[in-house]
Amino acid sequence: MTELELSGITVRFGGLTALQDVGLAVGPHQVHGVIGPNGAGKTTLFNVACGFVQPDSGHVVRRGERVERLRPRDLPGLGMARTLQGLGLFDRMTVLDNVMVGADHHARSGFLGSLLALPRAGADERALRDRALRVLDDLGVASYADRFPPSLPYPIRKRVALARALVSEPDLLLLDEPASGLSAGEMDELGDLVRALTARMSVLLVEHHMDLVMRVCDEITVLDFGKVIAHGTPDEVRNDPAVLAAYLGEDVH
Ligand SMILES: Nc1ncnc2c1ncn2[C@@H]1O[C@H](COP(=O)(O)OP(=O)(O)OP(=O)(O)O)[C@@H](O)[C@H]1O
Repeated sequence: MTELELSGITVRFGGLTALQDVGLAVGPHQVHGVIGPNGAGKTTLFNVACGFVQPDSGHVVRRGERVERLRPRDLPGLGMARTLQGLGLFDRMTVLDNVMVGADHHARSGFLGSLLALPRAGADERALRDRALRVLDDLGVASYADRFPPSLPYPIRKRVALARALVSEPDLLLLDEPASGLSAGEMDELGDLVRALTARMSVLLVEHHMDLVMRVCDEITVLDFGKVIAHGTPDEVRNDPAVLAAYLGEDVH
């Protein structure tokens, strides 16, 4: 069974068709990449997958079940998490608190429990704190737990944003341009990290940087002008004439 299927997705913005009848399927423990030249529709597709954009037609299927009107708030309940291009970290919260925010649905007694000071709330808070620290540690950034995001270099903030997505223990992770702003070395590390994540989850990766995509993806879907122009393994896609033509004149990284 696929972890995520996007099928027949069409999105129009006024007169512009950003996506037309686009489909892809992310298999278990796979990294599925979405690439394409500027304006191809990658971000729009990502936004459909995480519920920011409702498609005009087509549907989102999670583990064989159609999800009606997916919203970003539904993601944790569906075992999904995402990172965003704009990181979205809270400047006035510590790194640790930022990560804990990503998992609040895990704290069973929740807001009401905290309000009523139920004994469970304290235990949940501690468990959540431990888990957040563990994820930060896994990503090599636990030493920044008490810092505030604006004081940290961009690559560190990116890891914190990833930690926040991972702390909810998703089995499907949606990554939007995770390599933007990273050096070549940092990008290599990111590639290793994403590959390592496949032991626990599937990943949908929307990314500009061709070399990263080619290195980490099991399957790739290539978009151009809102349509799928190629699909296959990195080797198949790399040599596809339609892909080469679409990227002609593009600044390929
Ligand atoms: N909210 C919106 N309103 C109107 N048009 C939009 C909107 N979002 C995207 N578009 C248009 O839809 C098309 C696809 O855009 P999208 O951002 O999905 O492409 P992309 O492949 O992510 O591009 P890039 O690589 O430049 O980020 C573009 O022509 C874009 O101008």
